[in-house]
Amino acid sequence: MAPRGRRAGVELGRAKTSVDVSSVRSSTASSAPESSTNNVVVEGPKSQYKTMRTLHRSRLHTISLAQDRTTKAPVVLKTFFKARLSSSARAKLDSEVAHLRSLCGVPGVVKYVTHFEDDDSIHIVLERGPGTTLIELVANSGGRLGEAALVCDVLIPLTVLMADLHRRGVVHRHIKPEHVLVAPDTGAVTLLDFSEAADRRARCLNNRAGTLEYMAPEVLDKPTAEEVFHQVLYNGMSEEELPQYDEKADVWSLGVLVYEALTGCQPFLADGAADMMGVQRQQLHELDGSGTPKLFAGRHLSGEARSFLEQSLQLDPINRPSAERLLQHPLLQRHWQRYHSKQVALLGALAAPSDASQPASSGNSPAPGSAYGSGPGGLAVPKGVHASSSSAPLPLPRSEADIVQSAVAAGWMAHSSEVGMAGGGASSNRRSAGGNVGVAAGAPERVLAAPMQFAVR
Ligand SMILES: Nc1ncnc2c1ncn2[C@@H]1O[C@H](COP(=O)(O)OP(=O)(O)OP(=O)(O)O)[C@@H](O)[C@H]1O
Repeated sequence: MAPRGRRAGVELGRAKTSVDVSSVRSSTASSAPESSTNNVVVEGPKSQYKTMRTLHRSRLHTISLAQDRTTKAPVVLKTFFKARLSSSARAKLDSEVAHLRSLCGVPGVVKYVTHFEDDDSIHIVLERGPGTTLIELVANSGGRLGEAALVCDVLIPLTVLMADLHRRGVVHRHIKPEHVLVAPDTGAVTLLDFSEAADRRARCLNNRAGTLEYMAPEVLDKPTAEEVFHQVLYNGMSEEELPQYDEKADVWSLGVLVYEALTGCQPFLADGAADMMGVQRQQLHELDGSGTPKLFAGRHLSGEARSFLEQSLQLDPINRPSAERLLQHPLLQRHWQRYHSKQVALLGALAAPSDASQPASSGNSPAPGSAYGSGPGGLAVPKGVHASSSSAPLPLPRSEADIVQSAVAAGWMAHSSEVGMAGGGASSNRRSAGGNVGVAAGAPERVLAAPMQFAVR
């Protein structure tokens, strides 16, 4: 258990975090070699990039803002010092590159440019993502974000992206505010740092990974990667024999992120994994004098926000909804109209003049939980149709048959007859919130109305 004083630290939380996150990171930097910030041109591919500013430095690597000398495009260089990489760190780096490459073009995933190696270092080049990290956005907004801004600018696009990754079998395992870039002006959300990402279809998720404060309970109690290695190598166990977890671990991290952005405080602070498990249980299950779980005591959260947090922070992953399911949560539904309006504006801005016959408000914009995913520029596209092969917005399905077909293809319903059965859930919720929230004729009114299981207290 964390000492009492430490737990009281939950109250202080991140609200006091300095705005300049990079300087905070630098202040904790180790004795890593100074990165080349003096723009010395060296031989080899590295010379293609002009280093501008160091963003982050650790013992193993440096992250710098740079510019492609030919295209002038801003990039981010992740430079790893080979001499300091253990074999497991090297394997992790290779895995990061593999994920970045395979997810290249997936909307919302930081864009991989290239990677190369010289005598001393391995470099990963990424496109510089738009906007600022969520932690900076929160700090620059007075220590917390309003619910509408958080849901529209961060939560909906991030949950859409998470659901997409999970459908592909990818679990990020490192969701936290420092790894989410947000550009409210364009609606873009970019997920960074795939160093802990894992493909469920290719390997067992059986090791502790991520950042303690955002780690789900079922991840906290797992052995470290080194311990797993030891078990397999020396104790002759197979990886499958070890207890595993799944993509619901990301959903927990999302809940922590939402709590932190709305309240300005981190919900769970502890000194180690064992301690953290006790803190999570205590914050969620122990009640204050008025019968409110400690986590919510003194917090001014809407019923929908509290319900979202209660769902995403379920200790048992079996009781935690999937990211796809969370898209139907009333918190997201409630703010759907604003998100939708932004998407319409973006569609309008992107529409070519020849497209004028199809006004952006023609109504086939997706709703949370609908048969759509996120497309180029954060725009919504039918699920199952991914934008990786195209840089232009994809056509949205027009007829209800198209919509139902997309939904069935995306696994939202086994059979189109279920569409009608589901009528009382999300759509009635949206009606009670003030009528049609902007999804016009032909839109997936009934598709998004899968049975709701979210109780808002
Ligand atoms: N492509 C990018 N575009 C813009 N900023 C970026 C990009 N990549 C990284 N950053 C910035 O650098 C910071 C560190 O990046 P990242 O988390 O990928 O590094 P890391 O060394 O793996 O961090 P850690 O291991 O401490 O989580 C981010 O929080 C962000 O501010």
